[in-house]
Amino acid sequence: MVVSTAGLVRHFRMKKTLVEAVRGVDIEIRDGELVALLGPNGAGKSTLFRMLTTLLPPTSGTATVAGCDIVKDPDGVRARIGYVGQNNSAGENYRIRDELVTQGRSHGMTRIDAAKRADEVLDQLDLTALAKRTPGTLSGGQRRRVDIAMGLMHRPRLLFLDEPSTGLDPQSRANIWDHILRLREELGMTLVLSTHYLEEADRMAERVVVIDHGRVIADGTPAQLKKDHETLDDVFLALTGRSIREEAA
Ligand SMILES: Nc1ncnc2c1ncn2[C@@H]1O[C@H](COP(=O)(O)OP(=O)(O)OP(=O)(O)O)[C@@H](O)[C@H]1O
Repeated sequence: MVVSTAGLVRHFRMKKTLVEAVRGVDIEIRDGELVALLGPNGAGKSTLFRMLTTLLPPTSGTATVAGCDIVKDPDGVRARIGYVGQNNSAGENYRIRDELVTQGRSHGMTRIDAAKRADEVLDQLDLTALAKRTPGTLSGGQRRRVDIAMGLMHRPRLLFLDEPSTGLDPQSRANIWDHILRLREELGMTLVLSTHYLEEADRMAERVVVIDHGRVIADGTPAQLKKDHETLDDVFLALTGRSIREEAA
């Protein structure tokens, strides 16, 4: 298993109230899978991602990611994974290629290796023509591709993408998906992404893990999940009495 969690919990204390963002998650993800975590806003997807990528320690429970324990060996996890967060793009005023080189250097690459690798990822994400531009001059979809390029610099085998298509117009969303699927097909990467777009999870993911109120409430291929229903929203409605579509709107 490339990701394995047991009873993962994360609470936040807000003044006197306790927010139970993640309430005991057990997930196993195999090498090479393309998994979508689907859930409405506030379901706990980002919190789960931030724990798996070692940005946030769990309140309790354990997880190993790419063979390393997230609490005991966070450096090991970070060396082996890429993380594309929401809006964590490169600095506004630096050229994209320079940002990528800096990213590579922060992973311990020599300047020459980082420059070579930057050219490779620019090519993979169709960004070569934009290499000298700054993120501030790019469209939303182009910026998202830069975010992905940043996450790929150190050649991780496992990439976490937090809502990679949120906020993009339909054409840019389709384009981002083309690139995500290419990473899967051409490089055989394991991809774990979160989304609240039902249709995307349904059409693109091999496996969908449905999260609600900090818990996994369903887990399977889209076809398995929909065996008694027409759409994934019907599945969510049957399980919770609510519609993701309405909550995401
Ligand atoms: N730093 C924090 N302090 C307090 N509460 C938090 C914090 N981060 C997240 N939460 C709360 O934890 C719950 C889960 O949030 P999270 O961002 O993980 O959900 P999500 O499924 O990623 O939602 P979205 O799709 O909107 O990003 C929410 O109730 C949120 O308000």
